[in-house]
Amino acid sequence: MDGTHPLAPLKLLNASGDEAVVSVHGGQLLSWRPAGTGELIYLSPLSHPGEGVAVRGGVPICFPQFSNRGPLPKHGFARTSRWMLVTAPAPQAEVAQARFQLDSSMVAGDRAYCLVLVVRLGPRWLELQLQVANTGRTSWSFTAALHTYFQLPDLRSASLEGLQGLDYEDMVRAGSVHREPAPALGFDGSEIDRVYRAADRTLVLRAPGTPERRISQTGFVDVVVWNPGPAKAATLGDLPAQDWTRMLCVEAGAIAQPIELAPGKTWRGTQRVDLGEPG
Ligand SMILES: O=P(O)(O)OC[C@H]1O[C@@H](O)[C@H](O)[C@@H](O)[C@@H]1O
Repeated sequence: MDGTHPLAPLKLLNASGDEAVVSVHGGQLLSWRPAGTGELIYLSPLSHPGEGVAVRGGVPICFPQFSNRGPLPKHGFARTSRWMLVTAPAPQAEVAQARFQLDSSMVAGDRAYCLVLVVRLGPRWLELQLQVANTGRTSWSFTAALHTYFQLPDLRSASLEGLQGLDYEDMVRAGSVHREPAPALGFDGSEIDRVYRAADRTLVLRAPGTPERRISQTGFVDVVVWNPGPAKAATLGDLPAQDWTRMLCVEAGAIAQPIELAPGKTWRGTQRVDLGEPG
């Protein structure tokens, strides 16, 4: 025992001086601070995670159910479960890496699985990989997402490029499907809650005063764009009223088409963020 509290967040530090913090509560990344930039991940100061209570901010892991698309609690149980650190980062590595695990012996439920989260912190990039293994004797299906909360100086002057031409389910308009006409999304304070399907592109998130973020994914085929806007934010007890202006969720998801997983099989989904020059 080194005296570290078992629930203390783990800090990753790479040779470039970039830092990230991950909590075993939810296996959740809470912070990403590349050297020379400020914090790039939003974490609500009103978030009080605990037994059955999710963190507001960071990168919640939605599994085995995205949102309310099934019988389980919203976004499933992975984000409120206690994960285990299985591989700690080596000191002074160019890419600091840590692995966390959650398996079905740790959580009540009727499917046998082993989840692994691999966090890789490179020079000015961050990659999260979710691995889902079926360790049981029967097939089952799931939906999932890496629900990344990007921190921004002001959402109202931000833009998100790369979604033009894709079909999306608009959850603000009863799930109706539309085709995205805009080369870049802008944000005016209206609630936005969309599942873009088959989004096999690199997206670019830009905002003055912060480096451009190039967001890519593999395994995950859908992208969720979510911001509550002021009216919905006022109903969320764990988000300061004004903080809808400081965040945008761009989530890598496997949602529209649930993943069917046979016994012994493993699925992998990755979200990666590369930084460009300051905006
Ligand atoms: O408040 P929660 O459970 O963390 O969910 C936040 C949002 O998560 C998004 O992924 C969903 O598309 C939204 O519908 C939802 O409101």
